[in-house]
Amino acid sequence: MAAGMNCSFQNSLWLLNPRQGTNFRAAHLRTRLRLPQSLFFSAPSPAADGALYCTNSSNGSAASDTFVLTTPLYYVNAPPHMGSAYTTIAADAIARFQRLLGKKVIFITGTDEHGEKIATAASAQGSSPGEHCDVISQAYKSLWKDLEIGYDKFIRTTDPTHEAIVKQFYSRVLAKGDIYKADYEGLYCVNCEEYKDEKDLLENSCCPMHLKPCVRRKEDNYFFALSKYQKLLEETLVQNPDLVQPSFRLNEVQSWIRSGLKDFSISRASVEWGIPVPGDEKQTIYVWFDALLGYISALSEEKERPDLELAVSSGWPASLHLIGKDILRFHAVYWPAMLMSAGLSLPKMVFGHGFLTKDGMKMGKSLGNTLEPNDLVQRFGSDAVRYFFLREVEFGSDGDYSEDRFINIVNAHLANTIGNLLNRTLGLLRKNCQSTLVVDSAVAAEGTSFRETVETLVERARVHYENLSLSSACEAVLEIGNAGNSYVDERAPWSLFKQGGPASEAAAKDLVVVLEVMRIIAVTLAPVAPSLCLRIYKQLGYSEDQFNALTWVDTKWGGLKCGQVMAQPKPVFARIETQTEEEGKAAVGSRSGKKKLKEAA
Ligand SMILES: Nc1ncnc2c1ncn2[C@@H]1O[C@H](COP(=O)(O)OP(=O)(O)OP(=O)(O)O)[C@@H](O)[C@H]1O
Repeated sequence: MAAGMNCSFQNSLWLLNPRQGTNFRAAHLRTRLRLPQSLFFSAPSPAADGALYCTNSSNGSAASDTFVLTTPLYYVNAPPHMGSAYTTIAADAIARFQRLLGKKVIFITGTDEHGEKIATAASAQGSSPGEHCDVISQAYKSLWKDLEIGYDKFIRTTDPTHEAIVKQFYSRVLAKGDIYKADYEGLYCVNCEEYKDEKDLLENSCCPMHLKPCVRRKEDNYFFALSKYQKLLEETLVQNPDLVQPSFRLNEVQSWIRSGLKDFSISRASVEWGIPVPGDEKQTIYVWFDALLGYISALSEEKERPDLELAVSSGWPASLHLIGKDILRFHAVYWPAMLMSAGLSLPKMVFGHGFLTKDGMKMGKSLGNTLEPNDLVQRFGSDAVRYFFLREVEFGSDGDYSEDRFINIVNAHLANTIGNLLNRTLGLLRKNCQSTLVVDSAVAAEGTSFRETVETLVERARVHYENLSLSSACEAVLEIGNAGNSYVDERAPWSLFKQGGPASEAAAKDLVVVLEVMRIIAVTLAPVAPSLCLRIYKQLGYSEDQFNALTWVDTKWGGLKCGQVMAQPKPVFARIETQTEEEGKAAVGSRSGKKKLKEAA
């Protein structure tokens, strides 16, 4: 059957834009994310008899100032953990940054709710799959609230709109001649919901990710003719290397494709909890062939009738799919081929980040070796959690969690470098200037090179955000804080105030310089630590509405004006006390208590 399907592909025709030759590979990621480039696969027209026209449209159907980004739709076999939170925090930081740039952002997240694993998890809890999905999906929503995730769309794959769109998509691929029925026998990992190649398994047919044995299954299933798209996928990735990032993941994907693509089964005869296959109610659609469509169905407007084309016209193609490397094959091979088959544009970029690990193993629901994000947020606050994981784990690589490291990093960066700088500067301003700025910040920095130093770091942060180098973006912002601390230490305004006269005037100007630094930090760090930045901004005498109206243009030096009154100094980030520190303090407290008692005696 697969051979039959090869014919239409052999005759296919695709036109590629010469701008996207191999030189394009060298283009910077920053440019890539800004360029409204996408591959558009026109729907097969009857006249072309299934021929595939691949053109590079300027922007597909999404407006160039719209930035659509997605997280995976998380599988509701268990509540979220720090790994699920990691992708979502990163996506939220990117979304906030893009909004600061003035883009219309559609940030999509949601839950993947069908399949065998869900039915099993529900029955283990003694509930129906539907009830189980409601509970777990809500757990995701409430964690996102606690972590200040500002998503625009939350799609559940049990939503009737989604189900209708999946069926329309399926019918389209069927009409293209890319679906056929066949017997299949192989080793199946229920946790991956995927048939595996024996060569990829560990001893006793164990899945290397979930360390559980795969089971032998034989089914009469519907198949998607993935093999038909092998050559086109190869070509597409050569001409659009941005499609899969970072580049080492692109290499991985290219090598999978080169090793030969096999058609994959897209229905399950044995799974009831799923979307029925159109025309064959005895089978349900395979979870991946269902869940991936969530990125499109999420674009549907609430009151609109469910319609694939309408949803596509509301923002597809996505600018960025942010995923963990575990699901790269589904997003970088299966999904593009499915879209090609349906005549839809490909996403502009799939970025596969690394794993949060525990003892070297991927933290995951199936292994149960997870870190509890609710607990971290309750103990340390959302800013600390967001900052630590984005700053500490190089985006793209794996990272292990350690609580000591967590506490050291957030205390050093957020409490000391940023929080203390603001607090001591506001303290000096209150004592010496009635909390009021004596000059414009633009005037205060005249005659120094300090302004340029900060401007260079701001630009560095912007480039890193655009490149999705989130850790480096945090680093650049921290350097702004370090520069502010060095400035204040060198100038020592506290001693200038004591001298009085012109020295005191110079000190008052120095405070304005440092507070302008704080204002700029509040804008540049807002994508990563939004609450902390709001608190900083309020201390500088601004309102929440003013904070919400910020754009990246506000990183420009000169925002603070003469006469602006600052709020009373109040720590914006409470230092996390470690047990040893607390014990130390308690000991000091009891010692001084004893001393006082002695003195009184
Ligand atoms: N340890 C992790 N590190 C980083 N991201 C993770 C981690 N675990 C899950 N994710 C994120 O969640 C996605 C997978 O979602 P899923 O709901 O399947 O979670 P899971 O915990 O990996 O599930 P399972 O353990 O059952 O495979 C990943 O692609 C990634 O975006």
